[in-house]
Amino acid sequence: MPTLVAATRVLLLAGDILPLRRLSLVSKRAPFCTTVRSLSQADLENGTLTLASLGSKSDFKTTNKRRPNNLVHSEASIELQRTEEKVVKSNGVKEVGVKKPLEIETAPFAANSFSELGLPPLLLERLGKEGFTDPTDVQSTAIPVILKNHDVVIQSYTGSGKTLAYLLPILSKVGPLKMKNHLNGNESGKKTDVEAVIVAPSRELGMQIVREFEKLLGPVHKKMVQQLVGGANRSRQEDALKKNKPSIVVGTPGRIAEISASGKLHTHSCQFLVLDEVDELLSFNFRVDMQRILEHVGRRSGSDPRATRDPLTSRIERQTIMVSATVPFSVIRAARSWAKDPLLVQAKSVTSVESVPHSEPIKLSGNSSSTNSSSNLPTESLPPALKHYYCVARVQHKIDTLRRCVHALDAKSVIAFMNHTRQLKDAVFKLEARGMNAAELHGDLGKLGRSTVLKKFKNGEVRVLVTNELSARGLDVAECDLVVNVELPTDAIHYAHRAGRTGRLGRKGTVVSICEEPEVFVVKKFQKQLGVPFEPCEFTEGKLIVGEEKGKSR
Ligand SMILES: Nc1ncnc2c1ncn2[C@@H]1O[C@H](COP(=O)(O)OP(=O)(O)OP(=O)(O)O)[C@@H](O)[C@H]1O
Repeated sequence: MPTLVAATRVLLLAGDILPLRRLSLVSKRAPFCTTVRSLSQADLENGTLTLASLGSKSDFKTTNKRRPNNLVHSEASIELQRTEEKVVKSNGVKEVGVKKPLEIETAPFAANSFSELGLPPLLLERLGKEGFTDPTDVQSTAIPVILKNHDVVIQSYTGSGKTLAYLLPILSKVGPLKMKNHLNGNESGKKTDVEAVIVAPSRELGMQIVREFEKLLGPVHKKMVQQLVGGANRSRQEDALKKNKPSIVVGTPGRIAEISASGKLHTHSCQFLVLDEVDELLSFNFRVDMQRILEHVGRRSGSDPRATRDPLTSRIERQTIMVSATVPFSVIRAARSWAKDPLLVQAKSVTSVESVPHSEPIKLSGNSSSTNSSSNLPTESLPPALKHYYCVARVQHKIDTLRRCVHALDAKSVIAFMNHTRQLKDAVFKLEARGMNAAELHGDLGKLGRSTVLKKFKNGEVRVLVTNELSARGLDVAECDLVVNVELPTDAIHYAHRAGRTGRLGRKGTVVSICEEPEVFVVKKFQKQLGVPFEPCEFTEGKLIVGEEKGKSR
């Protein structure tokens, strides 16, 4: 029988889950907008990195305009690029992406609306039509920096809107919605070259990014973007490249590298290279394909054009954008070699990647005691509204615990993670046998099977999606109100990405990790690394019972 300590609370979670609102309403609630205040002094003594310390003229603070007390959130620093805006011709190489100085006086951390961010009118119109009104914090910060041609690493918690943070500046310069006066690489380069390459580690994430592009491009122009994901028909993709001559391609590393090697994807004039979930793209599995992509997409900003492998090819200087909720030091190292003077963009701060100390990863924690010395900001990988619980159960009782957990929390849309594909079918069978609508999602299902299951989950036909690490990154299902780790993830980074499937864009969400007694120390380790409390809990008589000490079940 369950044993829980005193100070036990009984929570009827049904009423505790925020009713889902329309996105526009949610965005009104979220602390998205900030104002700029000039500061005169560097604050090196306190370990704060300032513009002065970077050899620049001033620094600034960001404040939340909508907060009544104008509470100062954070201090941000920007390394200024003093190169001038111009189109340079040298050795037959045309450069369109020359960095402009970042004018901090007008840096729109204060953006109340997308129109303040310097986006072109046609794009603003499309944003309005799709119901996007207020930019999120990370969008307010990243968009102007990217528009000024800086290479960036964008780090912000899951579900905070990082996709639009890079997609909007790209659409400002590429395709039919772009700024009128923007000179494209292709206008002087080869007509068949694509102008933006977006790389994502999974097919699902790739397709999701394509849908975001298509939404903004609208039905008339949606052929401007082409998916090049693995698992889909390659010759059809190649035909579409030939016929539609898309400006933007989004795909997985293997398929992009494959088509590029076959000579059917021309990327030498590419202006933008985006690496979404960059820390995952650094993994060993993608090494060879990523190498090809990095060598063939545009020219690394700042590199010697004569040093490219094919000196006869005109190469455009590319802008490199790296994105993830989790930025271990390996990403910082990669940014330093793949990008030119990259800036680390977080929700309310911009700092130089060069200033991130060696061996110090961007912390996962939102805990004030673990501030990040590189930016003086606690950085967060997890949405702030998430609640984290853990529950002890024997391995043979885990699926039953999952079922009781879903009932106790009255969760409507649940993602349950397990580590091995072969266990998923059995879990689904057990849940269905007890009358709970469930489906499995994993890589072995094939393209059609995967998209059918996802569609059913998104439209509510499936209540519990039982899946593996495949779904941990990027999957955006707004309605998901509960994530359950039926088996623990391998580390805190994997925990953060799994947990981030719920509580997206300011919504409430709950994460429950079901572990065996000897695994409790792992949960404690995650708690420490992530800087968020994990409360022990049990599910009894259809209720969530929360304790303050480790509980046992069954
Ligand atoms: N400004 C906005 N207003 C309303 N909705 C938005 C806004 N920006 C993004 N969204 C929506 O919020 C959801 C989450 O955005 P997105 O998937 O880009 O988050 P993310 O930070 O990339 O998350 P993850 O790290 O998990 O990939 C998406 O459905 C997106 O369409």
